[in-house]
Amino acid sequence: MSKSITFVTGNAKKLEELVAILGPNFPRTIVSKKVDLPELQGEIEEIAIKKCKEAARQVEGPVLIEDTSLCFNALEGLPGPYIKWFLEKLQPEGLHRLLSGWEDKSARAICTFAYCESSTAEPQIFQGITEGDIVEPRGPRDFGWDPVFQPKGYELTYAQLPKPQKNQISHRYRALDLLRKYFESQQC
Ligand SMILES: O=P(O)(O)OP(=O)(O)OP(=O)(O)OC[C@H]1O[C@@H](n2cnc3c(O)ncnc32)[C@H](O)[C@@H]1O
Ligand SMILES: [Mg+2]
Repeated sequence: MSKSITFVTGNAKKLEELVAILGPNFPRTIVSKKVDLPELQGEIEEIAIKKCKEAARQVEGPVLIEDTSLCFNALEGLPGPYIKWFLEKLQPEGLHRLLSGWEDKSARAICTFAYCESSTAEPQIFQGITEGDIVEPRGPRDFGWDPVFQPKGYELTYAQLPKPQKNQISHRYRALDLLRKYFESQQC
């Protein structure tokens, strides 16, 4: 049996995508733990590192956390890591409206995983970015800001794309691809 890794998240949709993206051949067993970790303010990597250290303090063993940002280029990267609170207050419509005064509707979805072998180890970071545009909401509303994010080169929003297709191009997929390569290289 491989040593398991605890993915600490309060977000069931993140877990669902991680399981679908990593598939059955990932070299380590992933178990999940639902904890709402405190997220201190700061730059994206800094938030992930602090979140991971707190997770490692709470869980005795290897931990994985993830933090997602949605950065509007016209707004110099805001809301960025604070997207959760913007979405909660403004809803997808309001996110689109935020950019009404700007011609530039482009945005970057950034997924940052941090992994810590133990509470004394330094977290390792795996980051994935997908470029897109913020559009009027279209599609199902079962996951966050998916209805307003249209990846570059596509006519459909993340919410409208079939799940397997989102999972082939998403910020989360790109980050997990780096994580997978890291663990595969650790095996030999
Ligand atoms: O417990 P954690 O893992 O922190 O889960 P969370 O829901 O608090 O997530 P974040 O702190 O990373 O905040 C990111 C926000 O963006 C949303 N989100 C994350 N990934 C997304 C994706 O792929 N598509 C749409 N919305 C997403 C998520 O629902 C939050 O509202
Ligand atoms: Mg969170």
